[in-house]
Amino acid sequence: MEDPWQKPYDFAVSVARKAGAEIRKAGESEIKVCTKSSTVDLVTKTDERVEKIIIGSLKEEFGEGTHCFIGEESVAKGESCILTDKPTWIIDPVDGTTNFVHGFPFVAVSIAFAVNKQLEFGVIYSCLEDKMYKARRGKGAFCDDEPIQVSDVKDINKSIIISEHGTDRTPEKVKKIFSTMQKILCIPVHGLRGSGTAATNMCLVATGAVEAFFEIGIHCWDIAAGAVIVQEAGGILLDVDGGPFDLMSRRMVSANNDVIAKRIIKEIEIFPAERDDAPVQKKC
Ligand SMILES: O=P(O)(O)O[C@H]1[C@H](O)[C@@H](O)[C@H](O)[C@@H](O)[C@@H]1O
Ligand SMILES: [Mg+2]
Repeated sequence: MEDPWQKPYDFAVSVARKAGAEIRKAGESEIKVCTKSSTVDLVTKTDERVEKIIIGSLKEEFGEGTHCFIGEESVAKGESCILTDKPTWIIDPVDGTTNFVHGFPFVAVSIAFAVNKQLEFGVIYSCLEDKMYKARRGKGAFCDDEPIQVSDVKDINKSIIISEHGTDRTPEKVKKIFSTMQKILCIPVHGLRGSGTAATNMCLVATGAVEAFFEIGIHCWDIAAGAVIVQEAGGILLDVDGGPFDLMSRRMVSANNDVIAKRIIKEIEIFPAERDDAPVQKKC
C-alpha cells in the first residue's frame, strides 16, 4: 500500500530548511521586538513572516481544504487551537524567540503533523547549528540522517535534566519552578540545563545528551515535533503528574526511560496552566 505521509514528511523537511535560512538571514539585521502574553513573551516580524512562509508553502502543496494548521503566531492572532481528526500541521516558526532576539545560539523551526489526533511525524531544524532532526511514527529518529537514541542511564544521580522558566512570571509560579529545580538539583543530579527552546531541549533528550526535559507552560507547537522525535529515539512522554501525555495540556515530562521520568515527577510542584484547547473567553 502506498505510504500517504512520506511526501508530507519530505516536504516538511525542505520547508523547515527554507524557514531556517530565513531566520539566519533575519538575524543579521536589526530585530524589532514586540510582546504577547507578558512583557517577556517576545515576538518579532520574523516569527510572523516565517510562519506565513511555512503555512503558505504547505497550503500550496497540499491544498487548503483538506489540511488544518495550528501555528503559534496564527493562534496568537485568534485562530483556533483545537486538534481535530483532520490532517493537521502544528507549527512553531521560531522556537526560542528570546534566544533569536539576543543572539543566543539555539533557535529551532518545529513542524509536526497529526492525523486522527495521532502525531505521524516531527521535524525540528536547529537552524543556527544547522542540525536537522526528524522522526516518523514507527520509523526511528534521525539527526542529519544519522539514527539517534536516548541515553541508557537509569541512575538519577548520573543524569542531566533540562527545564525552562517559561514566560509567565507570576511570583507564585516562579517560586514553584525554582523550588522544583532546587529539589531536583539536590537529589543530586549531575546538572540542570536549559537551551531556551523546548524543541531543541527535546532533541537533546533524543540524542542522549541529557536524560529528561520537563516544563509546565509550554504550548503544543513547542513540543509536538519533539514528542515524535523523543519517542522514536526510544524515550517516553508523561504528564507531570505521571499520567498519560496530553499534547494540549501545556505540561510534559520527556525522558530517556520511565525510571528517570518517575523520579523527576516526584519532585515537580505542579501549578495551573490553561489548556491550549480551552474555550476562548469573550472579552468584555
Ligand atoms: O520561543 P517560543 O516559541 O515562544 O517558545 C518558548 C516558550 O515560549 C517558553 O515558554 C519555553 O520556556 C521555551 O522553552 C519555548 O521554547
Ligand atoms: Mg516555541
